[in-house]
Formats: sequence, C-alpha cells, structure tokens
Amino acid sequence: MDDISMNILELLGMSLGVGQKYFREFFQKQDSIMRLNYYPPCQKPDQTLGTGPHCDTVSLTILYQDDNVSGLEVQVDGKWHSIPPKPNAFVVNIGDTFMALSNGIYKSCLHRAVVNNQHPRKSMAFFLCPSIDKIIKPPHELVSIEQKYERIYPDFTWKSLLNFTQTCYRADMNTLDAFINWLRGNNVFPNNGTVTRQ
Ligand SMILES: O=C(O)CCC(=O)C(=O)O
Ligand SMILES: [Fe+2]
Repeated sequence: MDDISMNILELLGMSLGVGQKYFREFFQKQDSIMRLNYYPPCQKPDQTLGTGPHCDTVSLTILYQDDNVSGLEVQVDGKWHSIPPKPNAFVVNIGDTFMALSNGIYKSCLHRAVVNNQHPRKSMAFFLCPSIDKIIKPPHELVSIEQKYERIYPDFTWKSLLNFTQTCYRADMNTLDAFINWLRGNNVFPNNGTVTRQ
C-alpha cells in the first residue's frame, strides 16, 4: 500500500505542477489507517444503506472490493453510479485532506455503499493520512501572490479534522466545510478537548 500510494502521490504532484517528490515528502511520515468493511445481506436493501453518502476526510483512499459483489456507488452530477469490483483492481478516491492540500483543485469524491438481499459484501480500505500533527497547507505554487488562486482553506492539522469527525460531526458530504466553519468560529471541542487553530 505504501508503494502504491507513493506512486499515486508522485502522479498527483506532477499533474499539479509541484514536482514528483513534493507529496512523497509530505507523506513521508504518516498516520494512515486500514479498515475492513463487512455488509451482511439485508432484507430491505431499498430502505437501507451499508454506508451513507460521504466524502472520506483522509487524503487518499485505496479501496479493494470483494471480487463478486457490487455495492460502491459514486455521485457524479447528482446521479449515483455503480462502481463494480474488478479483479485485481483498486478504486482510488481523493479525500477532503487532499482537496485542501491541492487548494481545491482536486475534489473529494462523494460516495456510498449499498447492500443487497443475497450476498454479504466485504471491502478493504487503506486511508492515506499525513502525520497527525502535520499542518495541511497547499504548496505555494498552488496559491499565487496575485490572488489568482485564492487560498480556499485555512491551515489545519489532520489531528484536528480527525478529532472533529470523532467527537462532534459524523462524516458526510459537507464535512470539510463544516469543519472549516467550526475552526473559524471556535477552537474548543464539545468534550473539552482543545485544538490549536493554525
Ligand atoms: O465499502 C465500500 O465500498 C465503501 C467503504 C467506504 O466508503 C469507506 O470505508 O469509507
Ligand atoms: Fe468512504
């Protein structure tokens, strides 16, 4: 997973014009997460979702789906599209943190998982995350002094976004905006944990 994510980061860096090494170095230290999802068959699949609509808050998601059972859907222009599993293939999603790192050029992807009434489904997600205290800030090439590319998101740490989703906001399609609004408005969590605004 480390090799795959580093290769993808190199391509993303090249596509953004910040060089092959920029994101590789940014993610040299990581606090990445692996999650296994299991969706049992459901008698009323039309009334139930395996995972509700959300954007991943992490930087990149590399997802492996059960070879035979569909379930992942991605929203494009307001419509849900099934992304069926392909043998030996991963699905790669941009997450909110990479959206902020690219100053909004790459968009995090709205997706969900549906269930069916016959087959259990499994998926395995590798969530690439920066080191917990790393400050998320786009490279200067993506923010021009002449305000051509105005800075969209303020600095934040991965730790503060992670805490936000674990203590006071369930990840959905508006997580990053809700987090930024919250960050601009106050710096104290409901559980009295504190976060330093950068
Ligand atoms: O199971 C899937 O296909 C999607 C899982 C997912 O979106 C997640 O774990 O964040
Ligand atoms: Fe997800």
